[in-house]
Order: sequence, then structure tokens, then C-alpha cells
Amino acid sequence: MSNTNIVLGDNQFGKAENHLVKVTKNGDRHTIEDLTVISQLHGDFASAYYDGNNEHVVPTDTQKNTVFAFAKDGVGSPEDFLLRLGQHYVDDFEWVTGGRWAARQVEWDRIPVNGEGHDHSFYRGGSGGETRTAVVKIDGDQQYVIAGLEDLSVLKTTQSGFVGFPVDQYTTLQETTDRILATSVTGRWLYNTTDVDFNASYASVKKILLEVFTNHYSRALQETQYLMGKAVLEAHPEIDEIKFSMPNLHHFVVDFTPYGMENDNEVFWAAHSPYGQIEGTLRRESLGDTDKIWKGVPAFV
Ligand SMILES: O=c1[nH]c(=O)c2[nH]c(=O)[nH]c2[nH]1
Repeated sequence: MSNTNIVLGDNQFGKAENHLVKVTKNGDRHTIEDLTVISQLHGDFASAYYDGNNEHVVPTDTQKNTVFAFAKDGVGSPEDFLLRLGQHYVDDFEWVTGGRWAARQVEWDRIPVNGEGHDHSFYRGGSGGETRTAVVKIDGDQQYVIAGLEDLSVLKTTQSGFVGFPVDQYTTLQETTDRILATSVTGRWLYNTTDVDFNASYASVKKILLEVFTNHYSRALQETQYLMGKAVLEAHPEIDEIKFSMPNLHHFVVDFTPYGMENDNEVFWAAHSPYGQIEGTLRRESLGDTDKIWKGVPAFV
């Protein structure tokens, strides 16, 4: 006989997709911060689920309002903003023990006019088309910060190959020592402290990812991913772990022989799907189990 007792397991609730744009006006010179925030609370909410008793239920509408109200004092960095937001709930509502707050931030760059960035007109920035991400989790007196980026598009036209793979009856792939390597980097990294200049750290991690992508002959996207993550951890002692998901965006050399022409790695068919999906975690060897921290964070492996 199966056990028919149904009990409440993990739960959280809040407001998603709070799209916030903060304009900071320094005279005529304006700046923009554009982020989409989700707020979710953890704590003693069992009686809401079991009995419809809402006395502990901080309304999702209030959580939405709080996101916008907190932006009045400026955002600064998504990580600091989420830490401030999250700690407010833990400090002000005794039955809230923690939660998960996350943001996706896009950049706006000044439109250049006569060689100068315009005061109040902007266009979408992010040189690689990426979106910055941040997640803050609070669990009692523990604060965890996971920063990241999504869809940083990179491509190199040579210095990449793929040889030495096993061959079976289904293998048609030819070995190559010269191919296009293209991917769209999604990564998240876990800080071991909150005492960080998060904007500077983000800029540095992005720079390292881009530099390492360029600076070696890639024998596989797996190797390139490892080198990118290793370089981040070596340069940033405040980061303990980094996770990646990278599509291998195949560029196939178009066969020109039916046209009596040669194609010397010049014309490619950029296939959209299917694509390889290369995922991995790089971490300090001494690091303990972090599964609890990553739980509920949109991630990969
Ligand atoms: O860098 C690569 N990694 C793979 O795992 C793989 N598999 C494949 O077909 N091409 C490639 N390229």
C-alpha cells in the first residue's frame, strides 16, 4: 500500500519579470540601468499552503513594488542590489529565513554624436550581445552570490580543429585541423565572499573569457571551455567555481565540387541546429559540496 500522506516539500514564491529601468540624472548627463528581477521568498509558509492562511504571505505584489522602490537609491551592481533587496525581507519579516533573487541586466551604450557619447540617447550595448546575470541566495545568515552572463557570441575563423575521436559505423565526421569555432557562452560563477566590486569583477571575467577564446589552438570546445574557466579562477581568488554551457555552433564548408569550384575554407553554411552542447564546471580542488547553493539556480550541469 502506498503512503497517502501528502506533505509540503520545498517551496518559494514571489514576483517574476519585474523589468526595471533606473535613470540617474547628473544634470543633463543621464545613465541607465536596465534589469529584470525575480524575487522569491523562503521561510515558514506552510500554513498558507495547508490552510489558506495568508498571515505570513508577503504578497507578490508587495515584492514587485519593493523592487522598484529600492531602485530609487540606485542599483550600483545587480549583485549588490539583490543583496540589499533580499536582506530586507530576512531582516524585516521574522518568518522569512531566506530566498532567491535573480536579475538579468542589459547594457545601454551612449549613441556617439560628433565623436562624443550623447547625454541622454542610448543604443543596446554589450559588445558580444550578452546579457549579464546575477543570483543572490540567502539561507539564514548565509548569503551566496552567483554572477554570470548569457549568450556572449564569439567566433574564430581558424586556430581550431577536431581530430582523434572514436569512429564507429555511424561516424561520418571528417577530422579537421582548421575549422571555424563559434559559440555563445553562457556561464555562471560562484563568489566565496560578498565583499567584491561586482562590476569590476564582471568586466574582468568577461575580458578573460574573450582573451582566452582567442589565445590558443583549440583541439575541442571542451578544451577551450576548460582553459577559459581555469583562467578565470586563477585570476580571481574571490571566485570558487564556474559553470558553462556552450553550444558548438557548427559552420560547415559548403561542397563546391558539383559546381567545378574549390572552397578553401571560405564559404560556410552556418547551421542553426542541431548544435553540440558542451557543458562543464571548473572548481577549486579544495572546494566542498556546493550543490545546495546551486539548487534552484538556472544552470546546466
Ligand atoms: O569541439 C568539438 N567537440 C565535440 O565534442 C564535437 N563533436 C563533434 O561532432 N564536433 C565536435 N567539436
